[in-house]
Amino acid sequence: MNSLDPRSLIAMGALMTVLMTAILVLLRRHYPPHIRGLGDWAAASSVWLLASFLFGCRGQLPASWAMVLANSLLLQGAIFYCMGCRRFYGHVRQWRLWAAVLLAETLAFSWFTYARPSFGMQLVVITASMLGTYGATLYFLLRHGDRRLPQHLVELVLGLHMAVLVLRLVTASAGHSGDNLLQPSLYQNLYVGSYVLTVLLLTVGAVLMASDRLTREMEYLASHDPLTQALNRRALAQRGAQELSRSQRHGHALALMMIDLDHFKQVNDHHGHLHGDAVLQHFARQAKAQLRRADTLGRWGGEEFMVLLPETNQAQAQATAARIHAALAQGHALDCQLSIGLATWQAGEDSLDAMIARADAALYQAKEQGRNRTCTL
Ligand SMILES: Nc1nc2c(ncn2[C@@H]2O[C@H](COP(=O)(O)OP(=O)(O)OP(=O)(O)O)[C@@H](O)[C@H]2O)c(=O)[nH]1
Repeated sequence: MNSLDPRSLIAMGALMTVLMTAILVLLRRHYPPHIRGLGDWAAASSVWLLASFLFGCRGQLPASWAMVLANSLLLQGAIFYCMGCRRFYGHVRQWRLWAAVLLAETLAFSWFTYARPSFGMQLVVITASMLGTYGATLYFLLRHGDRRLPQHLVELVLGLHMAVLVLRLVTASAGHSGDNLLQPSLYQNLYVGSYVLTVLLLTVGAVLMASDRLTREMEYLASHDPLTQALNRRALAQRGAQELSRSQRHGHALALMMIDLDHFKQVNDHHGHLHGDAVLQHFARQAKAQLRRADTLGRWGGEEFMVLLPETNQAQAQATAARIHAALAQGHALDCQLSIGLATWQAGEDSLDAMIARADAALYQAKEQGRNRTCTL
């Protein structure tokens, strides 16, 4: 570790950062604009790239201003990264706060470069600023981030790098800071190596976070009805098959409802198609509110919906159906009457298609008996 040249580590990191910056810029161009934060993350990695270049050029450029600028850019990158995370989760960037942090760091670093030159104090200034910025990012992600793998990766990388920064502060105060950043030593190499890996993994984490969000959105669009946000028919059939096989495996009860809005054609004819759409949305909201988390509401087609009620017997399903009827009879302008056909799983050879056929037949009975009721088969 001692024999590693910090300049080579920085050059290696810079090369990887170029690639990651290009990927982030491409994602920004091609991802839907509502996936925010990509611009800030791309800015973070471009600024880190520039900082790496300046660090690597030490000796070729006037040392003092190159170091002041390089360290400011390093902090600016961390600030952009934090802003990217905030934007990604729909929060404001907090420009003023971060501009003040950057200004304070630049002034303090310049002071220990020009007025009272001290490499140890420069190191304390930049390390404490980075620690604060990464700490704020980690705190934000822990409070507002999704509990998903890409976020956990970013949190882990931030946490580990913060540990290295604390170690750096401790070793600096114990007088192990050396004379400059490029002087090979165990502590310097540990810090530089950690910096290179952190920059790379944070950008990888940002790419993963954005693509995970896009994948989830695509999955949602492919499985949900855009009007009512209920599951669509394909996803409903899949969920039904899963629930049925769970019932077959464990012998759990399973109930299935077919719900059809009564005289819906008249709603459209009298009030217009848009009003009809609003009635469908209102129905889906009200019906969902009567269900448990484990239950599933889906749009089977047109004004017909299906509800899957795992671990629910006939009496419990009838009580749920009664609640749905009641929720849509409150006198709201979009309320409607419904007919519900109910079927429960019969242990043995019962299949989803057979249950749907029974629920359909029960629904037909409900319509025949005058609508606005639940029938069971
Ligand atoms: N507004 C709106 N109407 C829809 C939608 N999907 C289907 N419909 C309408 O739903 C109506 C269904 O009419 P019918 O099948 O005759 O059923 P109904 O009038 O509810 O009569 P019953 O079921 O016998 O009580 C049709 O007029 C469809 O155009 C939709 O997404 N939005």
